[in-house]
Amino acid sequence: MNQSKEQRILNFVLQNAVRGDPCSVVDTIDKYCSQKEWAMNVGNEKGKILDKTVEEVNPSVALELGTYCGYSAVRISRLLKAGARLLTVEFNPEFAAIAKQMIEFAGVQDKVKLLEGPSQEIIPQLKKKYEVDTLDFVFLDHWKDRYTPDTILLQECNLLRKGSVLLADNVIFPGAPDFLNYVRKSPHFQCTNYPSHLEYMQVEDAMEKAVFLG
Ligand SMILES: C[C@H](C[C@H]1O[C@@H](n2cnc3c(N)ncnc32)[C@H](O)[C@@H]1O)NC(=O)c1cc(-c2ccc(F)cc2)cc(O)c1O
Ligand SMILES: [Mg+2]
Repeated sequence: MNQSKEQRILNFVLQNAVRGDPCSVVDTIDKYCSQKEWAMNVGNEKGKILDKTVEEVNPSVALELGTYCGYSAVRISRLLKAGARLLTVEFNPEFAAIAKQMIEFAGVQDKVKLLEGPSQEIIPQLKKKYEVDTLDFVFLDHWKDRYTPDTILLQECNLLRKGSVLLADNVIFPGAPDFLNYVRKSPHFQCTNYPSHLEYMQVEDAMEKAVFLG
């Protein structure tokens, strides 16, 4: 059976990146996806916005929705302080299996917990099953029409505290218009837009930061 694109990306990393070096894993995925096959990683341009936000927040507990191959899980976890952790949620089993290997090769498996399943089922389990009190940082990068319902669900589950930071990818392309509308109109969020480009392309995209005000 011929390989999937995600398997080809992982193999390229296993053969060309430095084991235990998260930066080399990130750079190697970007090299493959810019030169050989496009893939929906957040990429290096928006990745720098993600880095800056993670460094600003310096989260103890971070959540990512939409792991895909693990590119942003590796990117985020390389910046986490000792003892901090990233929970990342992926419902496609093939992608989850690839991401698990990517995370282990990068050597960040002690900081990252990959939760396999749909975000709408996992979010309500975070407090009891995964011993989360509140989330300091949330990276939304899953189905774009899940951004709003899951933001509401995070509030309903009391997982946000004053100052919790949400960062959403793709708010321009493929687009998350209802999410932009929701957070920008809500008195509970302070929003900032970061214009950028779609990963590996010259198409306009942007990230939106939404700080929960309590
Ligand atoms: C949605 C995907 C990312 C991953 O999210 C998992 N997922 C989904 N819904 C859930 C859930 N409810 N719970 C858990 N996991 C979940 C999935 O299986 C993918 O692995 N991301 C995108 O589709 C995406 C697409 C584009 C894109 C850009 C130009 C084009 F012409 C076409 C597509 C760019 C991007 O930057 C993306 O991020
Ligand atoms: Mg994305």
